[in-house]
Amino acid sequence: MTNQDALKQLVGQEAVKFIKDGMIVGLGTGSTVKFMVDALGKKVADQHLSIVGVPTSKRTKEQANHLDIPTKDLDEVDHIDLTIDGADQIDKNFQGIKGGGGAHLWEKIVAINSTKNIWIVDQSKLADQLGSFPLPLEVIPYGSHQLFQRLVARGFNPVFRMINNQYVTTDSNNYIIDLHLHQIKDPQNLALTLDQMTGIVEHGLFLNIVNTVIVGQENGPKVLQVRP
Ligand SMILES: O=C[C@H](O)[C@H](O)[C@H](O)COP(=O)(O)O
Repeated sequence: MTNQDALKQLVGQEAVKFIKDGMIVGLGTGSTVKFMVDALGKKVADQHLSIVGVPTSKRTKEQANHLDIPTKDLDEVDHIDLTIDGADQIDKNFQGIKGGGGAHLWEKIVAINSTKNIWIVDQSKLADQLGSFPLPLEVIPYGSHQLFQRLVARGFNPVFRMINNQYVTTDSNNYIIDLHLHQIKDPQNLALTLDQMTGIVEHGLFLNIVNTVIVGQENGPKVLQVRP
């Protein structure tokens, strides 16, 4: 296991300490969350916990089911106590970029329906300012090349996300366009602009969402309380 993976595993294990018997828990997506779901599967089995997971992607649902963690879809629950998710970049004001794995649409819907949100990251994800990580947009395939040109015209440096010359598609069968912005001086203003562009289903700016960040560091996980 790489050193970075070891840090991800430690934050994943730390995060499941926040999960108590009876909770409905949003399960994020990504390589860090994968370690958390592994730890949760073990906790559920060892402590005979009665919890329900609400997965934010098909791959997380598959992993949870494989580990015998009961899951429900978002519309089958009446609340979510806590969601634990990863992040691609977090700035000094605890605003985040998500969607490096293309899951930010479902993740954001689950996050805004959760009483509390915890992000688990290794220390490489912390930055003064957002933007060195490309900002993902989930876009409707229909007319996406026209949208792309509008993004070019705004100087947003868009790139369709492709693998082996094929468009990457999300769990909702949409495309991803990554904006190579390098720096985002005003995340709120950019979010408003993107919210208003027809064809963008959701962008990866997660603003004023996280309550607690758990950072994996060499000397152990650090828990940062951001907002109540
Ligand atoms: O779309 C993916 C999600 O937003 C992930 O939470 C994010 O990309 C972080 O993933 P990882 O833990 O693999 O760096």
